[in-house]
Amino acid sequence: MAYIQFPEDFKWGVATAAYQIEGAVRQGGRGPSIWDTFSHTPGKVLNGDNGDVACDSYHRYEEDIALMKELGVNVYRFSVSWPRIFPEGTGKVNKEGLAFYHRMVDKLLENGIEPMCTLYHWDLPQVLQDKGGWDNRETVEAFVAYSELIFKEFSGKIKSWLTINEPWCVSFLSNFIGAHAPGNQDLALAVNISHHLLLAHGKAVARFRDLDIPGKIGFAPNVTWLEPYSRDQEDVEACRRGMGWMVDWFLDPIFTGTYPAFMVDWFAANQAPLQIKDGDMEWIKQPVDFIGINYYESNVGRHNPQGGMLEVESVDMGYKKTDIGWFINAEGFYNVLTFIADKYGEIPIYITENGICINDGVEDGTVNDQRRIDYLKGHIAAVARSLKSGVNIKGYITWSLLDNFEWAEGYSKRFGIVHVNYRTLERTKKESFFWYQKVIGNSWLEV
Ligand SMILES: OC[C@H]1NNC[C@@H](O)[C@@H]1O
Repeated sequence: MAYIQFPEDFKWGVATAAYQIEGAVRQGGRGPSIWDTFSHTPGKVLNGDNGDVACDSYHRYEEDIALMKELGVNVYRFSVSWPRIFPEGTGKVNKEGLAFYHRMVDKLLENGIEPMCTLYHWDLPQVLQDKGGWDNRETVEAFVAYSELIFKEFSGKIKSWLTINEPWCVSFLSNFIGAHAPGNQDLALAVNISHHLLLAHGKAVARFRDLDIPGKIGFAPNVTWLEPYSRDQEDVEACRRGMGWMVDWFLDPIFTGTYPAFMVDWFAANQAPLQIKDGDMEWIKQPVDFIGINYYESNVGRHNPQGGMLEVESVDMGYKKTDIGWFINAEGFYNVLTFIADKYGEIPIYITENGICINDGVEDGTVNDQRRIDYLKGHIAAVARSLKSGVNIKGYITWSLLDNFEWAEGYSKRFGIVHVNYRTLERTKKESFFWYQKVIGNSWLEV
């Protein structure tokens, strides 16, 4: 049996997000978010599911932390619910909300688990959406004020910060494709929102520096790899667009202070011109200490003039699929990690999300999710291979600790290494939990 040994200081973790696990949406002083509105709008979420109860982690966080302790993780990546802190988005602070996160962070620290805080994981206060949401530049300032409050409140307790989770999902998936809250389908709107998200990120990083908060700050783009179906220039360019709006669009501005010209031109040709105000790019290119990379799947792509706005389509090459229909391709993980390192240099990287939807249920007190173990093994091996190729990866955080509310798919799609019975809220450790526990304990991978 061969082993891949990870670096001594390599971090292992699990990730969740507030709206997907907390529940208690009308308790503890929390205000409504766009996901409360969206999930309660008929037809938006499969089976009419919503996050009203979710995994009830607002009340059961100690049980969740006990699972993390048993698992042996060094890091827990969670998100703060903005409307639990500012029920109106700005103005009056909800002290009960702050107290909840203090209780949770203190319990993590007591158990030797490092909190990694995502400030925005999609649950925008509805009051701000009513004023235009991320399309309104005032929301940028509201995010900075919210971030400042959390920085100051948890300074010294939380030392790893992520501003925004998956800005591509917040802009294009939610405002052009329309599958997520608030569900718009307007490319020009989505492009403008993507710019405001980057502006909010940059201004929050600048505030973090000005306040001299101890710790490190980054953000967490979701990435993919699109392999051209042929070497035809049309296929190659189509694949660059398919990655360009998700990877380059959000990383170039932070690392170079400019948007990728090929995408600026493509959006402009689709009546979605980028509108930048003087000084914006200076704010956006604030240096970050690390980037979080969220990776799930990659595809083989080819040009198709009828392939949507980007004129690209995915080609089914017969790769195995997950239970949410995504292709399994660990090679793509290696390819996109080395692409990012080649293009953006030595910036430290945490894998802040990687996991698989496998819907196996509980049988005889366990869940035999061997397909999840196979996926995690292949993708953690790709991380090891990337490390050997010089990619500066500092840690691996799997999505997710718990089965949880999977956005428009509701509770039908399970990503957890711990099964959740949504009727009883009982947690059941899956076989993958014990497999991951062993990887963490040894910090090596049997291959
Ligand atoms: O689809 C699985 C995950 N992807 N990244 C963002 C998370 O909130 C999702 O649950």
